[in-house]
Amino acid sequence: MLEIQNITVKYNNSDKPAVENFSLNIKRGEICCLVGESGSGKTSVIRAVQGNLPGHGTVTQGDILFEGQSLLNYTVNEWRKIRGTEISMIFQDSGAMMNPVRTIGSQFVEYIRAHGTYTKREAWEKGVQMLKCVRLPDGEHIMNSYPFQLSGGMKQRVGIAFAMFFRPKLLLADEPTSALDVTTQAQIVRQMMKLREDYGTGIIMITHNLALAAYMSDRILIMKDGNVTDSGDREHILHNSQVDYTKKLLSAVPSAGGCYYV
Ligand SMILES: Nc1ncnc2c1ncn2[C@@H]1O[C@H](COP(=O)(O)OP(=O)(O)OP(=O)(O)O)[C@@H](O)[C@H]1O
Repeated sequence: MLEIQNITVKYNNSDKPAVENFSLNIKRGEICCLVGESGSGKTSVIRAVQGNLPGHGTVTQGDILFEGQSLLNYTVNEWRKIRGTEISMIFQDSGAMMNPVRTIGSQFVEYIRAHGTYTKREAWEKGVQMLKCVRLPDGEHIMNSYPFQLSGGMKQRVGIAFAMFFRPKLLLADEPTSALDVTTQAQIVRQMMKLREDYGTGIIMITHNLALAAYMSDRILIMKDGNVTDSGDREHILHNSQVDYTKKLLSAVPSAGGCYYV
């Protein structure tokens, strides 16, 4: 579904790439986590996929294919068609992306109608249903609330409801749970895994938390200074890796009796 082919990302024509020779294939229903310290290039990778590199960031080498088509050649109109529907994004702080002076319902209805042919009433009802799917059972109440009336965890679940509404083929998530308490974090992670099971969505998630990555991923890529230093499945990363940096990241994860805890 997604093929990132040997891309290099640079900002402001700097000699030093932010990401160098990065490759990754994602199939339907596959979850891959990017893990690494701050500045290692994780966000640049998913922003490149999303066609949304900040500042003067460009992909200077390689290609990114989605369903066989190069995303690097997409026009603004082509992006408008697939962004939010086929490729969606969950941000670290979904609340910050919401309009503070409009109710969740008015924003959700507008979002749904911008991409689909629904009446206002249908969009409202579908929005309420989607909120139920992300464990916000009192959907009517949430729809009538302003963002400031909801907790961080609730806003994040609303953000996930937006991102999953059109059952995207690909979901890009940039530290979606890092601002949340551990209980809410666990709920949201389980929710994302269930959505993958229900809709076959492929997910690329950025996290600093290697144990979390191991818990939910089919594959983990560890990044440092713009390069992939290690990659593999949970078993490889947790138990078999010989890479010093992976071992260092693992040493920061609480463990007992050989088991690692999220
Ligand atoms: N808008 C920008 N202009 C110039 N350089 C940038 C820009 N955004 C990122 N960079 C540089 O690209 C490199 C990779 O940054 P990136 O944000 O992709 O890393 P990251 O691993 O996602 O970090 P974090 O975990 O802090 O978000 C860093 O050296 C950073 O300074």
